[in-house]
Amino acid sequence: MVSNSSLDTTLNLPSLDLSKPLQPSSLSSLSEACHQWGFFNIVNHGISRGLYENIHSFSNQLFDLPSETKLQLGPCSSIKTYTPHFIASPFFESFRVSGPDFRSSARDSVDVIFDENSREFSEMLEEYGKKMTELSKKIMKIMLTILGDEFDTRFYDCDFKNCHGYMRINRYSPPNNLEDQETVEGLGMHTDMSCITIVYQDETGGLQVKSKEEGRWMDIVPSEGTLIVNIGDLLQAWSNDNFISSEHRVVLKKPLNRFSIAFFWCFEDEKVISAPNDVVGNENVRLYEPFVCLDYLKFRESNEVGKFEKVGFTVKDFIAHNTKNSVSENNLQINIQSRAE
Ligand SMILES: O=C(O)CCC(=O)C(=O)O
Ligand SMILES: [Fe+2]
Repeated sequence: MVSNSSLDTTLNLPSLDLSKPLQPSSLSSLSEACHQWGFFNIVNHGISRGLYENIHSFSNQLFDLPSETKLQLGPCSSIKTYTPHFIASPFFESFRVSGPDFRSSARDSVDVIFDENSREFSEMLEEYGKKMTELSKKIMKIMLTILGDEFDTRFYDCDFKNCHGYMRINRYSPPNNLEDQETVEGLGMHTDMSCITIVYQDETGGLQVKSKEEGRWMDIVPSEGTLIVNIGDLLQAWSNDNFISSEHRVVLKKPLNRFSIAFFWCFEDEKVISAPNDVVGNENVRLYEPFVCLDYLKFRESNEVGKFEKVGFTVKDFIAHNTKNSVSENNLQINIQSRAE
């Protein structure tokens, strides 16, 4: 059980309207939200409600299959696209579909466990993946303009053009005996391992972000037609903390299944992440030594804070770990040298 929900507060995030040219006033509220919360909303994004509803209903059929069937795609299978309950939390399960060929990725999974309908479902996921890819590119360019005039033309092609996306379709099933006023954690506190993540959450709600000042959990209330963008660790490091990757979690307050789709837009594994000098700025300190994206991903995947808190580390922990290791490597070198002398 987690904190009493009556203490939670609702967070009002600015909405970026993608059907209109960007106004200077919206740019400043967006910039503030990216710096303070690492979250903002988007509206008029071009993804129809019908597409979500169809994906939702197909996904439910998939999640409703017996565990033995789903485990054919589980962590011990060769496919590994299904995360069963009790990995991230007792109440969370998820399917992963990877780009750039979302259709074949979906078919590789769905064909194994669905007798029929697999083609239609894979086509929907392909449409969703393609649209999210285009949306991620568009949002990334807008975010670069927040950092500086013409930063989109200066930095998009050299740093972001090889980004790739994958999605996770999530279902949260609270315990049957969830009482009034009781809350359980569906997904523990974490930061995302992406540049940006675009989240669709159903009307159940439950996504929360932690405020930096008071450490208080704020609700990100779902709103029809609105998608949530959150900044991940990779962009926090590339932007030298101009953009913040906030700690967030999902809580379950109602005895209802919750559905969400998270689309992660990430740097390529081999990319060396290094904030450009102009992004760091003359008066500021470079906060992250350049690092290889895959090293950070491996660090995150292999470190656990405790049970169900596998996701609790951030890019700051990674940098601290690297610094500690390079200090101990230096000490080792000195020790070896002094023993040889
Ligand atoms: O389910 C959600 O609303 C968010 C999920 C999430 O934070 C994640 O998958 O990283
Ligand atoms: Fe997340």
